[in-house]
Amino acid sequence: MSSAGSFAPGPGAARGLHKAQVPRADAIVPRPPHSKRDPHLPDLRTSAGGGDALAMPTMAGPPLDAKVVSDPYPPIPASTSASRAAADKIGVLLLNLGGPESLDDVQPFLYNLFADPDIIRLPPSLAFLQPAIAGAISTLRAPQSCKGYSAIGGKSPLREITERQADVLERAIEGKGQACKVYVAMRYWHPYTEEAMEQIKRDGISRLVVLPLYPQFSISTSGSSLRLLQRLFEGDRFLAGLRHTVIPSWYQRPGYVNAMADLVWQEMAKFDSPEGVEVFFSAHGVPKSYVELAGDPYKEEMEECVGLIMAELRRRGVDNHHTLAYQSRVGPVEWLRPYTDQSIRKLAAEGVKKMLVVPISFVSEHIETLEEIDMEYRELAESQGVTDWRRVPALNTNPAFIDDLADAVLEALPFVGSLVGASNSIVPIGGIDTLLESYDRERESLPPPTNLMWKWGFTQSAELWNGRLAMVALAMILVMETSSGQVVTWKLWGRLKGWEDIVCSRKICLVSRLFDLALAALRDVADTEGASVQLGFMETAGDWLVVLAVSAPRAALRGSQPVPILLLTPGRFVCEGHPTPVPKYPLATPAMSKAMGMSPVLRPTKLLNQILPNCPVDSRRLRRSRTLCSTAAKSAGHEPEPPRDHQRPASQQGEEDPIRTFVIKNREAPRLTFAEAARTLVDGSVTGVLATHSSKGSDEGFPLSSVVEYVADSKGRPIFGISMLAKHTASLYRDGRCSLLVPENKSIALSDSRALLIGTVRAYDKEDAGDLREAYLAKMPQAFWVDFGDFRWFRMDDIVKATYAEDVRRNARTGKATAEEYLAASPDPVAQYRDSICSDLNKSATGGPVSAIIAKETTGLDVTNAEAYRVDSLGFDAMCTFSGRGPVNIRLPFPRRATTREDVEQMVEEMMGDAAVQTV
Ligand SMILES: C=CC1=C(C)c2cc3[nH]c(cc4nc(cc5[nH]c(cc1n2)c(C)c5CCC(=O)O)C(CCC(=O)O)=C4C)c(C)c3C=C
Ligand SMILES: [Fe+2]
Repeated sequence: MSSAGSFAPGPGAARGLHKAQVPRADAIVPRPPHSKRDPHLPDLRTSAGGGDALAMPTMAGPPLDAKVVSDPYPPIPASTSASRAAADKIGVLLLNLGGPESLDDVQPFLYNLFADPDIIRLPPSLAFLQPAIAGAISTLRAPQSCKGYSAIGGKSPLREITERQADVLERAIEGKGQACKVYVAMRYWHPYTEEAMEQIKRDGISRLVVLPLYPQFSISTSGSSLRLLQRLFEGDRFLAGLRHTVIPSWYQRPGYVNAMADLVWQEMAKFDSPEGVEVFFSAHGVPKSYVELAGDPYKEEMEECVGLIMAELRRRGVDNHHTLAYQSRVGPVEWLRPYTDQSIRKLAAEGVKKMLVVPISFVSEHIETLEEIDMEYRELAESQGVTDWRRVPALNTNPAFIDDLADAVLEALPFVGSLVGASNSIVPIGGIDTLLESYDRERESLPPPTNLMWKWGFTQSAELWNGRLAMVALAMILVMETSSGQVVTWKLWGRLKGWEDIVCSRKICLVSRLFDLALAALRDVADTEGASVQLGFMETAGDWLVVLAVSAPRAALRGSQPVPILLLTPGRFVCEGHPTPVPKYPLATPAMSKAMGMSPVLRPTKLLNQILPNCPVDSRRLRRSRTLCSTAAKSAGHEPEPPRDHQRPASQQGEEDPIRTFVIKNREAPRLTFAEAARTLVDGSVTGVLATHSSKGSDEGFPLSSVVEYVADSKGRPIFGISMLAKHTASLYRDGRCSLLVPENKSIALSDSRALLIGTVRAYDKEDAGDLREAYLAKMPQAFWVDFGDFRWFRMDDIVKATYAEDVRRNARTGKATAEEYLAASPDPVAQYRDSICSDLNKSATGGPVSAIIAKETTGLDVTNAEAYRVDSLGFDAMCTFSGRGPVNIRLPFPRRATTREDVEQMVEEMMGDAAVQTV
């Protein structure tokens, strides 16, 4: 494990500094040198003693497996590790919270925590108050926190444990044949993230896997650290070019689930009898608004995690009742419920006498296990009549757990620097910036201060200037919020944006990750003749399952069978009436894993059998799933390529990657506005899905969707000629509020572009509907039925908003337009020629397909192939391969706006440069 040496923080560092170190909010003061790992701690590499040497007061955890101590890992084969390490220096960055190392550190540590905009979220207009608010709250809270830290020895054990975790993880990864260095990056105390990044630079790391030590993702933990990393990466040339990938959460990994189940199982055995023992999961809470307003997936992931551990325990015969509750609430706002203390009271009142507490949101012992659970909650439980109280130890350096983390890192390595993440898409693979950018897409302002960690009271310190300032600001916000019963600030300072996208973008991330995986696999096979990638999905009630199948002739996969790669997304997959919780992680067969240089740890057949016991999934079944995209590897121009490790010449490593730089910059290339794009789509189609409010029957009031035909009038307002016999017509008479979804293709697929108009329709009497009828029949002359007696006319006269989502699979941009913007926009004049122009662009010319020639001319990069798939008056989109890397979605803008097809043809010729002359 490496620790950072002396540190000169970059521009992003100021926010992380505690008050004592920051005389002014904008000043940047060098941090004290980061001390190396405590030399008094037993070194696992040499110690023969074993055991988790950090003697926690109540830790009954299993001793560190002797395997780890006595070098369980085989020697590193020279052909793999050594040669790879020579070409590439691999780093692993462990993200964690950090904790005070003495009682004097408590207030500055709290200051750093509350100065974090992902912990106290202020709107931009109040951001200047953050240091003052952090100062006030940390001062108010410090005495209470000091009591807690005093009770566990006057300091937090987090640093020691995390550094030991880093040590054994580094060892475990090396034991699996991959040389690497593991770094610790704390968010609020030493070794600070900035220090770790400085060390990474000094060590010349070229590929980095970022691994938060939080099993479940939360905006307030992993999200906050990633945001800090983003700032550091932005402000530093070396870091900006560092190839990296992030493992956002890993609670669903079988290795982790099993390790947790082992701990519970071992602790359960210590009760006289397991009968009547309540398995009580206690997670660190977050304010409810994080989940409900800001889309934090924390609660969902926590519940899924508990479900997986309980399922594993049941398999082992432990069938006890369990509860999940949330602890460590701070401040007056509502946090996730049920609260741990209330649940303890309730269970005790119901007669529960034996409780086994499982701390679940964190993997190390810390103040909240050692003090809050072991002391406060224990006392509470016993006062309520619980007679047998035990706690499961934290995982710390549990060998099975560390081994699984090592596998997670190795599995992530193929994605390091993946170009998919750097593409134009909102897919957050591979890079912190792209990951966070996708969360923040369209974000207009920071989320509101829905949580204020504030304790009411006038203390001496509150008389300080900054304290007074903070008090005033907090009081104002609180009064507004309590008097209205709502999150007033949210209304005042802008709509909540940003984090709520997280769930959606994470799903898209996973889909795309799979796609990349499959392409990587294809690249690695010697002969891709006839190979194809299929990305399919099956939808079940509200949830979805993404299936990715790679099929190839036997020989192509180096002797292995054609293999599927599967991704089962979160939620429940209902298959042949067997609802089963599913984990979410890409699964690969051992053969495929090997072909991709991944460790063959996940065994899909085993997992799938668990998941879908009565529904075996094989490649035939996968192919039968609805296919969204099918890419023939040959036609997509995938030449067999050198393995990823050799993609960039060594001389370039650590330097700026021109392809990546281009792809990032290319995101700003001109495109149609969302209003124009929506308007174009609505204008170019006559079929959509109309959602109304059902007006009668047992489904009264429920949303009712129907496929309808419509025609857009000259302003883009949809006109409907619909029969009185249809249920949606009655519904519209009762309540004109509706929405119309217009998909790009008639057979709607999840990946398709689509526009959505939301508004209120007006019913027109036949006599007044002359213009509507005329406009309708002008576009749909065959629709003679609109003159039947039961037909009525409606038009969406009052449009509230229009949204547009573009090609979720490749380009993946989404956004909305106001009614005014939508009505003022014009349909794109080139749209109607889109398919034929694309086909022209993909035709071969001397020197390759036209689009590839243009891509080469325009980017100046080594373009090996490009395939145009969308065109409008401002340019065209293509999937492009650079020196065998990619394919990446890029935008190739025209020199001027086209108004006709001829314009486009002329500009295409111009863009081809000399190649056009040769072709002609
Ligand atoms: C997954 C774990 C954690 C989440 C989620 C989380 C959110 C969160 N925390 C606070 C406020 C405080 N947290 C404090 C300590 C602390 N928090 C976590 C983990 C999560 N926090 C850990 C592991 C620790 C302990 C560190 C240690 O020193 O051992 C503290 C300081 C301790 C205290 O005074 O109680 C505060 C304050 C908020 C507001 C929040 C979500 C918005
Ligand atoms: Fe916390």
